[in-house]
Amino acid sequence: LVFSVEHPAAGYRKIFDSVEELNEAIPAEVIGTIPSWLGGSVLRMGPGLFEVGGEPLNHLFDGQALIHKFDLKDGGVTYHRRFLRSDAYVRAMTENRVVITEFGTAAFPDPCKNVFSRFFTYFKGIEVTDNCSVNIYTIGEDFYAVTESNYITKVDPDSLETLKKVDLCKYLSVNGVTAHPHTDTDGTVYNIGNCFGKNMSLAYNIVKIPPAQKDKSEPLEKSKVLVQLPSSERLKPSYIHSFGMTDNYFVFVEQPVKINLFKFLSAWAFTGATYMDCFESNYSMGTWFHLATKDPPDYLNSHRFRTSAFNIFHHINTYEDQGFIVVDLCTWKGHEFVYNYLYLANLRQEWEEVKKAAVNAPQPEVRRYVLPLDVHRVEQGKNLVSLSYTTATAVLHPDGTVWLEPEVLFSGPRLAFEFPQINYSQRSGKKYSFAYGLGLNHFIPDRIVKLNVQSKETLTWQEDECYPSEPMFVAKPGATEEEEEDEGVLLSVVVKPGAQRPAFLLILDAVDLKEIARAEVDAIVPVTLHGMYRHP
Ligand SMILES: CCC[C@@H](CCO)COc1cccc([C@H](O)CCN)c1
Ligand SMILES: [Fe+2]
Repeated sequence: LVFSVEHPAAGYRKIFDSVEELNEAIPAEVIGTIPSWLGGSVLRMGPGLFEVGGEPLNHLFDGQALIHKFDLKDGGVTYHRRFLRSDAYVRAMTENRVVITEFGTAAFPDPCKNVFSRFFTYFKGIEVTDNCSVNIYTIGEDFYAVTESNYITKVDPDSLETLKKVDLCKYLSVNGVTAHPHTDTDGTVYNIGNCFGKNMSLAYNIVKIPPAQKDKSEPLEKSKVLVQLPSSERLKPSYIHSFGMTDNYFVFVEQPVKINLFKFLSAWAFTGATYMDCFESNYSMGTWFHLATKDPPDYLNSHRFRTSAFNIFHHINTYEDQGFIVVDLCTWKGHEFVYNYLYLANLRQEWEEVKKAAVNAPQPEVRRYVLPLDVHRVEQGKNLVSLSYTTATAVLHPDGTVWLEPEVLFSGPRLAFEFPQINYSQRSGKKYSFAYGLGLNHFIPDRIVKLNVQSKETLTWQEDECYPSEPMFVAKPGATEEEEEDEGVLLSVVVKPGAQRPAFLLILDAVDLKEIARAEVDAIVPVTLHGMYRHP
């Protein structure tokens, strides 16, 4: 039984309002007791400026990147935030207008230029955005704020200063990489990105960036493309947001939301084009699962897995078990691009309108798919999945494809379990029990959910007029046994617009989702997308 709360006061609108950065960290009021072992920093990225020079930025992913940091030390908490000094931000501030085209907002040519130079601006192609507002993660010992383009931005994790804009095209043949890399215990970073530049080799490249080097050299210098996966439709690669990785395999779920390269690679000749204008749905392919081995890196082109159409942004976890690969996903059923529902005008509506707008959107569902590794010499028409604990099926068809049906792990009407997190350091790529998610209620974040992926039991944290962020799991030191998987805390940045201190860092016990403490700040914190916990 899943119930949802109502938001008639529409307090959620405050998380989509511009804020100012801080000149130095401000103290938080701690209520409750911060666990003594919890010392370190919460680093999160999100949009923080939603209009420039009176022009609105239209989409959730257009706001100018703001880096947030909560420092936890000796039971006390401070909060700091600075705007990323991306080219997009600096030039917007300098020219007091949107200079760089963002995901859903087109920049217009410099009004001071003459008609000819403006005309040729279109044929130079747009300048790809470096508005790294989506996530922050480490490569070697360096911290990078990222979006999904080829630009990543090195930042100082203490002062939140912007250090250096890095173009991945210098090191890798990719047009961009996801904001959701996988990191091995040794610090090796794996990621996946579209490659549609050179010799039109239209495909998806899985890349590997080695860990910090003993000689302190730049790990990116030693990065390489591990394996290339073919695109189901040569000139229209799918949008990729994340991927799965087990001890020995990569899993790429190719969704029917496609990038129209004719539009994306054209010189954006038509005025006012944005990235959002380059997407289109494929109504015939359904959804494809691709498998590749990790070492040696090899694409398994005979493993042709197919299922019905859905949007996929976040993989929850992926693991191998008795000759099968278990793939847990946050899906949105249907072909239509879910990002169409994430325009700020949409998200800022009155509650009744928000609910109406979400009625026709793809419906969210947490699903488990199981891929049989042995697809040769097997009987057609028979369910190949023999794992005792799941009802997911895989059936070999005469054309050699394997049709997948999922087991539903969580489903609620317009109630998404999204922005999934696990005990990553101990359970990523391995059989696991718990996933933690941000509950979206008609796309509005209004609760934190713990899902037992084996029993399907859920626990929920919710408070009236509170709008939380993605929950981040931090393991309790020393809890390494399998049955201690959820020994630790969940951290979430919660906005409570009506309160005297309108935002707080919430610290929950990850076992029972009971509140341990909260650190309240006298500032509104705009929506954050993803982040990381930096151990001291
Ligand atoms: C046509 C889409 C291009 C792809 C990159 C190509 O590999 C996505 O490009 C952007 C551009 C701007 C902001 C973003 C955001 O990261 C989205 C939401 N996370 C993505
Ligand atoms: Fe994401």
